[in-house]
Amino acid sequence: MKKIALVPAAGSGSRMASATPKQYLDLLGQPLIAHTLRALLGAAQIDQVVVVVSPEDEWWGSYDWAALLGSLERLQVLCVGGASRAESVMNGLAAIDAADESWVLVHDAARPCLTSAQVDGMITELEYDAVGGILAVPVADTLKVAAPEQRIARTTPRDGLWQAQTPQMFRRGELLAALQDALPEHVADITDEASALERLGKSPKLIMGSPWNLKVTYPQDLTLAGLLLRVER
Ligand SMILES: Nc1ccn([C@@H]2O[C@H](COP(=O)(O)OP(=O)(O)OP(=O)(O)O)[C@@H](O)[C@H]2O)c(=O)n1
Ligand SMILES: C[C@](O)(CO)[C@H](O)COP(=O)(O)O
Repeated sequence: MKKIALVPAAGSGSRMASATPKQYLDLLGQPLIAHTLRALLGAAQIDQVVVVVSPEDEWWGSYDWAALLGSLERLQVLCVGGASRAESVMNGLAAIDAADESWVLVHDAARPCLTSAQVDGMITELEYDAVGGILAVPVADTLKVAAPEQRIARTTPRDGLWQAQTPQMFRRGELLAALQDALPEHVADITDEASALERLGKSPKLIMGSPWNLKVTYPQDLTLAGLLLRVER
């Protein structure tokens, strides 16, 4: 069955506090998203990479993607981004030309430190799974619940808690139906693909990821991503 990487890249990056959306910020001399796309295109089991940008995007067209990524044969861009991440993913799923049974690996443009080996490993683990799953890492730190005035109310057990990452791998038809069922009413609860499936009683698999697969959210994350990309992973 076909495996498609779907890359939501229609965000504004408000927490980066930069006029340029973070997916286009410079990271080691290239737009951040180039690193993300290279990891996905480098995965042997990925047939196609589809990027979802905003209809108002002014940046994508200004780069020489062939020079940055090599062959563009497996790369497609759709200008169907929406007001939320979930909406961008839903619009992308609706627009791609693929069977409902195809596997889609949704991966944030803003996670440039993913490796091709992680993508191939996840596909191997999930290809015959009934539901699908996500990369995630167990919570490593002691967790505090805050009280007013930023004081500690209590310590809460971290047992069984994982931090969700991407890629998140689901069947195209199931994920699209789950997002259509949830949006727009429940948009605030659908912060990743798995949450849309969970809402319908499904139990996606947690696949061990790496803390290095960070999401660039705040300015300091960009520095960290640059350091991680220089290291042999
Ligand atoms: N309407 C949106 C919002 C987000 N994204 C994408 O979803 C990924 C993860 O979202 P997030 O880090 O929240 O991105 P932004 O919305 O860009 O950032 P912020 O929340 O700080 O504004 C990013 O690759 C982003 O481009 C998207 O495709 N469409
Ligand atoms: C999908 C995600 O990357 C999983 O951690 C995340 O939920 C999206 O980013 P946000 O910052 O929570 O909007």
